[in-house]
Formats: sequence, structure tokens, C-alpha cells
Amino acid sequence: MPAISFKNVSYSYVDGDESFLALEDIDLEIADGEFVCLIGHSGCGKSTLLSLLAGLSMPTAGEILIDNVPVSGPGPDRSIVFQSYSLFPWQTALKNVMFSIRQTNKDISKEQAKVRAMELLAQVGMEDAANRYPYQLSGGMRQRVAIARALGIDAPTMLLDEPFGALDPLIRGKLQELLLRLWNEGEGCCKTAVFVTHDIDEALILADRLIFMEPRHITREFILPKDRARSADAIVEDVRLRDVKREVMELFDATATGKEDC
Ligand SMILES: Nc1ncnc2c1ncn2[C@@H]1O[C@H](COP(=O)(O)OP(=O)(O)OP(=O)(O)O)[C@@H](O)[C@H]1O
Repeated sequence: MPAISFKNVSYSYVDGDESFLALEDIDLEIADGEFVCLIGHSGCGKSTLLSLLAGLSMPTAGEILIDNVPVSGPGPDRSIVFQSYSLFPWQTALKNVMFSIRQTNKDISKEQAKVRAMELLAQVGMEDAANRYPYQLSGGMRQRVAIARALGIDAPTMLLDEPFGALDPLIRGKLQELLLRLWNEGEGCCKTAVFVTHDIDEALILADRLIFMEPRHITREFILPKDRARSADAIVEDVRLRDVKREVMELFDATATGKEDC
């Protein structure tokens, strides 16, 4: 039984008398525990799809089900990490993570939440910065805290919208490794993930399945080999990944209109 199911989902942005169709008849099933990357040119509808799944907006037509229950708004079963740092600027890293823990676990004491938050900060290598405010952290550090915060919600599904998009390649690579480690053996283990990216290599490293979008539609899917190494080197060395990369790059070329940023 798929954990997440889009059934004939369409979405239009409405502004006064104007309406813009951003997604049309999307059918998509995502299995429990699957790591899916959405990829495609800028403006094809990736973030719109993610925000519908987050429950931040409702489909204009069709429905989205999670474990057979229609999504009717945001919920504690889904955590979100955005590109722009989604931390409270007036709270320390520790308090940011404690907040998410206490939001979804009302019975937990302040002390227990603190212990748990410190564990999560340690998982993302941020325990030494627990008492710093977001403005005192680098972009990569803030995203680490944002991941710890999302893990604090302990939701079975994580939605990530270009979480590393604003970071330099070195930090980006380190955070990809961190996310994979959490996924394979740490706090994120066994969660379902839907990850939006422009970056083919990032998708090839992280995903179980890569979904290519063109404006309003899903047009291709690639199942990535489970037995592969998930690293930048593997993309160069593993012929199966090289083949997928070539195909995806051809798709990007074939669907370019000259207006996109990737
Ligand atoms: N608030 C809005 N009002 C009107 N149109 C919008 C709005 N937000 C997005 N759109 C349009 O909907 C389409 C899909 O946008 P969306 O942000 O989902 O694309 P995307 O694939 O995530 O792009 P990017 O990779 O640049 O973030 C685009 O054509 C965009 O211009």
C-alpha cells in the first residue's frame, strides 16, 4: 500500500480574475520509506507539488492521500525543510529544536525535550552551537539545525524543498552525506522523503526514485539501483548512474525554453 498517493491532482494559482494552471492531472504514488527526488526546470511545478503534499494549499481538483486519509492541511505526520532557513530568529538553536519536539509531544517535560534536542543537535554535528542564535550561524549550520528541527517533529514523512540550494558545493556535499547517514542509520531511518532539487547529482546521490517534471506534468521516472554507492564518485564510476545522468541531462536539454535557471 503506497504511503502517499496523488490522484488526478491539479492546481491553479488564482489572482483576482487571473488563474494559472501549475499542475495538471498528477498521478503519483510514493511507498512508505521511499526517498523520492523531484527534478526539472524552474517553474515546472516541483514546489507547488510539495506544498500541496505539505497541506499548505489544497488541490483545485483531485486528491492527495496519506495512508488512505485525504490531506486537509499541514499535520504532525509531515515535517518540512525549506531552502530559506525555517528557524525562529529569536530563539537559540537548542530552543528551535526543543520547540519542534514539544509541539508534537505535549506531554514531554522541558528537561526531557532539552535532552532530546541535544541528541538531535549532536546527530547533525551542532551540539557546540546549541546556544547560538540563527544570525550567529553560517548557512550550512542553519540548515543542520533546520534538519534537527524537522527530525524533532519525528514525522514519518519529510518534505525538503531545495534545502541545500543556497550552499556552496563543499558544504552541500557534506550535508548530503549527513542526510544519507541519518536516513540509513540515524534519526531519519525509515522515513519517507520527498526532496525537490535542481541538481541532478544531488538527486542521483540521494534518491531511490527520480521524478522528472515538465511544466504541470510528471513526464519520466527513474528507479535508481538500490545496491549502488551513494556518492559523487559513484556517479562517475557506476555505469548505471552515468546512463541515468546522461538521460536526465538530455531531458533537461530537450525541455529547455531558454528561461530556466538550470
Ligand atoms: N503564487 C503564485 N501565483 C501565481 N503563479 C505562481 C505562484 N507560485 C508559483 N507560480 C507559478 O507556478 C508555476 C510552478 O511554480 P513552482 O514554484 O511550483 O515551480 P518550481 O518547479 O518549484 O520552480 P523552481 O525550481 O524555480 O522553484 C510557475 O510557472 C510559477 O511561476
